[in-house]
Amino acid sequence: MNAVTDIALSVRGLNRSFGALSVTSNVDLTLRRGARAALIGPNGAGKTTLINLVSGALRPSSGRIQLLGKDVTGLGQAERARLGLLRSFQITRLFKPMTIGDNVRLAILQSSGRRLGIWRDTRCEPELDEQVFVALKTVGLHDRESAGVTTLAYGEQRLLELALALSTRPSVLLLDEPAAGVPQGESNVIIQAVERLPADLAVLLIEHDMDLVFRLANEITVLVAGSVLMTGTPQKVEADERVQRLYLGDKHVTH
Ligand SMILES: Nc1ncnc2c1ncn2[C@@H]1O[C@H](COP(=O)(O)OP(=O)(O)OP(=O)(O)O)[C@@H](O)[C@H]1O
Repeated sequence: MNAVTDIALSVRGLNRSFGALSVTSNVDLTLRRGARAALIGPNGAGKTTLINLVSGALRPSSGRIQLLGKDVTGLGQAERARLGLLRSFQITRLFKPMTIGDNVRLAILQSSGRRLGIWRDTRCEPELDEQVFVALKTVGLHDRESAGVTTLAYGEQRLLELALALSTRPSVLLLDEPAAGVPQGESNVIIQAVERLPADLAVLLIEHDMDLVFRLANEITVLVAGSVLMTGTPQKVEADERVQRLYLGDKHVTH
């Protein structure tokens, strides 16, 4: 693997203002293939804005975003998703009247640009069936393939959303607060599914729960007032006095 293709996502000199308010300031961010990174920062630091810029929901005032070496700065969200840059847990795309397996099947067909009108004729395609199975297996729902979506508990619906994202074999997954709003008893299955994500998938976790950040990420970028304060290992970030003062306090706590 050479140095160029090893980089899944590269963000350089990203800026975004709303009127006179600069919300993203000269942000650089690099995700290598297989990265397990987290983006943290106090309320209003600009995390959501940055993720919107990276996913394509918002356009930057200036700067550049590359996916696997390809410049995607001028592309919209759907085009970036087709190229393998996905954001999960923002939009629930589950079709409730359909089975769990058919939801995944549909996501695969949509992402590969096949017409939805023919999806019913594809159930016996072994390659497609295999893709559906692999995506469901990663999140532990493979034995529920023919059950209806409505049979899933809330946390399990989150798992299915994750399977939908994985089914299109993305290179980069922006994982927005995976366990937020999920009842405590169900959150562990989601965390375990995140831990089982494919090894070559680059993951950027946006998370308020510091215990989760420290459990799932091996590199952390700290955003403060729209700028990157530092990027480093959890140990380095935790030990940094500026981070302690600005964000963490003296304990890993949810802010
Ligand atoms: N569309 C907008 N128009 C004007 N200001 C905005 C807009 N979107 C965000 N902001 C401002 O940008 C700043 C950063 O907001 P953002 O939601 O990106 O921060 P955040 O780190 O995600 O915060 P939180 O942790 O509370 O979700 C805030 O001051 C916010 O008010």
